[in-house]
Amino acid sequence: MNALQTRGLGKRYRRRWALSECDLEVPAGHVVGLVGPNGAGKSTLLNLAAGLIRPTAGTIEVLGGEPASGAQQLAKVGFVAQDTPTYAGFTVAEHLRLGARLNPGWDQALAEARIAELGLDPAQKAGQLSGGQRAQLALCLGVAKRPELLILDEPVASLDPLARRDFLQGLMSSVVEHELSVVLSSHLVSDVERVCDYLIVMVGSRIRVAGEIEDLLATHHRLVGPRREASRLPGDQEVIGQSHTDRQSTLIVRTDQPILDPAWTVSKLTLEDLVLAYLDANRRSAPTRPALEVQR
Ligand SMILES: Nc1ncnc2c1ncn2[C@@H]1O[C@H](COP(=O)(O)OP(=O)(O)OP(=O)(O)O)[C@@H](O)[C@H]1O
Repeated sequence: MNALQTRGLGKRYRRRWALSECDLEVPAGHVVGLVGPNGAGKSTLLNLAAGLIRPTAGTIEVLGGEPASGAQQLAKVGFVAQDTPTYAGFTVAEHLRLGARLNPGWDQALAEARIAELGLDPAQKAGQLSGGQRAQLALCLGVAKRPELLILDEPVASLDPLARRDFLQGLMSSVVEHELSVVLSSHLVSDVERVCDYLIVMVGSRIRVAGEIEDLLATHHRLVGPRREASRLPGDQEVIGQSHTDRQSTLIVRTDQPILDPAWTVSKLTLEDLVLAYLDANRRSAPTRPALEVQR
């Protein structure tokens, strides 16, 4: 079963494509990190998966069903939007009661334990919580719904570093305990590295690379050697990035085959190197596009 499957998926706002020609097949059981610069189309893809917006082109299936196509589908998918919506006039406890009313698989014990862990006062109104606390509350509601797939649009953006670490650890335990699949977007490669085992890089409304992180790291290499034009590489080596001095070339290539040419010094990439190589490749063709934030 695929958590997410798209064919030729596209979304257009007026004349501009926010997402185009998106083909994905993400098996269930993964924690997927969706990364890309501002405006890349990440929220658009997640909103399509949650059924909040409809495609202009192509198809999308989430856990084998059409997004938001009925009560059963809605129960299987949890979604926490980028602005972590809560009801300002409702207390924390009222949010949990609402969660219980709206979600057939609601886990009240889990929700209460999480609220206690976070030190939130059940009697406090959501409108009086800090931005980070509101985000934590929204995330708690998403997890306590006990979905099969949890979609999180920049879940940790407003959390302080400790809260971020705690949230990601909590998420990991839910993944292991409840066989939860997760798709989360983030600007922080370090967060993706910490919790995700599957990566999707989006730039300029398109998917640039997608796959299991282990496979991606095994098939991307940095080659350093005497200056050589990328066009002279074997056909199986796809060049993702390149830089040259008068004498030396440094290439980032993707290949399933061993690199046998003794002229190259071959090294592995870190996840950050890999993401940056795809972003950089795009920046060369669109110099004004903002870069992804990389924090340690
Ligand atoms: N409702 C809308 N109407 C018009 N244009 C939109 C709408 N929503 C998104 N867009 C445009 O679609 C493109 C992709 O936006 P999207 O929000 O999916 O990017 P993102 O990768 O999530 O960005 P960020 O990291 O800043 O959240 C942007 O150019 C954006 O301006």
